Amino acid sequence: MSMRSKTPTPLRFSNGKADSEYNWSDVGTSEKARNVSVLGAIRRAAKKVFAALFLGQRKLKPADECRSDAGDSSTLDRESTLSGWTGYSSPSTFGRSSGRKVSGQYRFSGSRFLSPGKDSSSSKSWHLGPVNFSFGEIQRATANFASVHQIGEGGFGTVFKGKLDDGTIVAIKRARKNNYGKSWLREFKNEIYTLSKIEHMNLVKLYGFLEHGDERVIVVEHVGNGNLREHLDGLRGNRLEMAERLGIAIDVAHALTYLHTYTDTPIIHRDIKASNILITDKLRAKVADFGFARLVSEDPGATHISTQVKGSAGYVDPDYLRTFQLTDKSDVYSFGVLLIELLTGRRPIELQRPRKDRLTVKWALRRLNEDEAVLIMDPFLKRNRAAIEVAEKMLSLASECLAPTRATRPAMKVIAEKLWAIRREMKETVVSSSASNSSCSSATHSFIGRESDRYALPRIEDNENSIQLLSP
Ligand SMILES: Nc1ncnc2c1ncn2[C@@H]1O[C@H](COP(=O)(O)OP(=O)(O)OP(=O)(O)O)[C@@H](O)[C@H]1O
Repeated sequence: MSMRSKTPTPLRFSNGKADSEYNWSDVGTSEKARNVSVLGAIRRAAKKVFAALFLGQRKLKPADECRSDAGDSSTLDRESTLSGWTGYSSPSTFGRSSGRKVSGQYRFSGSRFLSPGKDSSSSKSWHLGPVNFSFGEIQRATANFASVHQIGEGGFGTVFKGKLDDGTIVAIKRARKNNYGKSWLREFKNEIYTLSKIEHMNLVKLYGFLEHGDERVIVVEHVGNGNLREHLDGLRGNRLEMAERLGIAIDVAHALTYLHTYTDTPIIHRDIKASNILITDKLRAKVADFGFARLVSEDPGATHISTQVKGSAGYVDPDYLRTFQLTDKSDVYSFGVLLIELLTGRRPIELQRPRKDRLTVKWALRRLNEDEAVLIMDPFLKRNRAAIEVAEKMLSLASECLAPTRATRPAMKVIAEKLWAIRREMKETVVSSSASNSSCSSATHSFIGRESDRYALPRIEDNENSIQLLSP
């Protein structure tokens, strides 16, 4: 079982050279006007990020802690949580058979999160999910939270892999104990509440949670092939091919479209980032970590909700940072950052790089404006015609998502459709390329002959036939 790495792995070319040994700054420097406001916003965001980092905080905090955060404290505090769970469940949210015992039924009343009260045991433990498991079972499943079972660590606490008594493999998120402030508890219950309302193949499923003494534990579907950041860092076997990256982008776009459009009440994720994209064995993506998710106001006239700024360094919408107004377009911005991360393999902020290249979005959009999208491709990606075309289109789509003002960003549904189109066109390119290649002695030779030399970057293998198609 591999632990999540907190340290960036330096990129290496096939000649063994580290990424930093190449001079990335030799490729164009002019900036176009359109980027100026993006960059300004990113700079402002980065300042906050750096401030947060230097203060030792993992999450961004708002400048104004006193801003209205209506809804949280009134709906998710302990008192109301304990006040009103009753026996009813919505089949659309719970109880889809996973082979687990269903302990009881629950309901949500409006935006209130209701509790079942204490269970019959003498301890204070109680659970609120569709699945019946005791704290003892969780302890058994993790050998009492032994480090050998640990699979990750985040702002919430430590994540363990465990096998419940009936054989179900689950991920168990154990809350950090010194986090038990009021706002933390709110966040904990926020995650549960949000997760329990949704069900989609590209979203991590909630199995349940429990409180036991000073322990708070969330039990969710285990997704077995690490997170996207680990794949981009090469910690999970072969590097992802372009078609696989595109497939992951489509999966995430589907998950966000579902959250924004098809749930009873639209949900904004608020923390879209590579480490929250979990990968299955078949390289499909599932979006996790709804710790910061907020339900959008049920007021049909409302265009945004005012809220404390939350999110992760480098992914946060500058419009949201500026206005504290949260809309689904804040997720669209983060998704744009994620698209660039998929294409480049770089983290959104890379402090070890030359100053002008540290903000990956800024660096990549500069290349787009210079019509040099190919130069931002992850060195581990093959440079064939299909892959380069995908990179150009995905980068252009990312720039739409990263528009400085939210009104001009496309909706996730539109983004998903554009990604499908990119995949369709990629398949057509692969088919036509392999047809034309069949008369050539070598795919590599044919590729170099057709494309300009700039596409044949040093020591990166090009093989037109190597791209793999994902099934739709
Ligand atoms: N359901 C799961 N299945 C498998 N691994 C998981 C699961 N949930 C989390 N992990 C692993 O644990 C890591 C930490 O997850 P967690 O959601 O606690 O934090 P994070 O999202 O990475 O960071 P933060 O909480 O600070 O935003 C993830 O990056 C992932 O590698």
